[in-house]
Amino acid sequence: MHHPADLLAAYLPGSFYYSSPRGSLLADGILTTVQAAHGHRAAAVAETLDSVATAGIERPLVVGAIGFRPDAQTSLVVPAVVRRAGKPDAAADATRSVFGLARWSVTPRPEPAAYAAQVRKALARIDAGGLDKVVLARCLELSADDKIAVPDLLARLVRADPAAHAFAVDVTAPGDPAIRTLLGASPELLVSRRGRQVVANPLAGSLPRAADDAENQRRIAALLGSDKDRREHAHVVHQVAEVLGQFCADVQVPAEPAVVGTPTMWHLSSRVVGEIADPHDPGSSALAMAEALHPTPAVCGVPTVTARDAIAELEPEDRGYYSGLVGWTNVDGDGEWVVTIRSAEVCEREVRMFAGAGIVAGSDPEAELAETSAKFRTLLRALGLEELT
Ligand SMILES: C=C(O[C@@H]1C=C(C(=O)O)C=C[C@H]1O)C(=O)O
Repeated sequence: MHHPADLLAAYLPGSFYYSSPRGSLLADGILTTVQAAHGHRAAAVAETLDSVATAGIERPLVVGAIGFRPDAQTSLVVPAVVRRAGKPDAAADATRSVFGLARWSVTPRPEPAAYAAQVRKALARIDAGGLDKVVLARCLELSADDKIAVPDLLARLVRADPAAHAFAVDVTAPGDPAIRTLLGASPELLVSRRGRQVVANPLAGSLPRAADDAENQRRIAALLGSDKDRREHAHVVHQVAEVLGQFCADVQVPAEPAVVGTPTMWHLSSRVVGEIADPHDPGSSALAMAEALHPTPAVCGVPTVTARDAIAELEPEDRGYYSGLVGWTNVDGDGEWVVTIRSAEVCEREVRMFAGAGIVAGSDPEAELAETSAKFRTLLRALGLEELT
């Protein structure tokens, strides 16, 4: 076992880093890459892990990320070397920051006013019937005058919120001029599996965190009492419980949502737990459940296909890996996958980040715009650019 701060310090672009309250993991080198189409990935991963284990590799696992759309890019590999450590602690590593030296240009896509207009269009569709919820995202493209120090950015994300699921994944695609890294600090557990024990923790229904305690108490109460946010949340919990019911003998959903906080946001949260019916069935691996759950209405909508079509039409930018999934799965089918939010893709001097908000009947376009701005703060703060929001 290594020290969590040492794993973080050893991270270099090209590696895979993942940390959560369950522990941290640094994976280097590639034994093999898994390529498979949507719907076949979990089976291909299980097959690859079996053959790698048969070849004598101990405790093999697959790490990586899958994009939002069914035809999106994936990055799934069996790494050559895996180092593990406990959960990261907040103060252990003092990291230098070089971001203050870089100057930036920022391009919002679309412009904030155009995003609010898209929310109004989405509301008109919801009003017309056939669509109950859709999550609309917007994008910030940032360009620095110097290369971005990805290890520093990752360290700042981890330090800012050790309770988050922090990640850095090599997602270099043909045509990229250099290594492209997906990194972020997601608050949302899509699904984890350990033996029979399955946990999902959908979030939906949000308010920005404020500076003072009294205002935060007011916001927590407002979220819990908001009919609009409760409906937004219920859509996700309902679908997550239904999908897990296909894998689990017993699924338990809390009667009431709780509120969880990140350094930038408050979210309605439900911890859904289940017992896997047959842990030896390769069709019940953590990745199989993650693929069946994705995309939940936390990032897409209800009904799923109608919402996905609305997103393709209303959002000007392709989401890439944003609102997909990132994590790991091992040869026993255990693993942990989180929703790729509060994330960015970084390549040399360029950063591309997305943030979205769930739209249901009763949503206010200006409030949804403000919510996306607040969600950008996770990455902007880590870049030293908080004043942009
Ligand atoms: C879509 C994002 O977040 C998701 C949407 C939420 C909402 O609409 O309230 C809350 C948490 C996430 O499930 C994002 O951060 O970009």
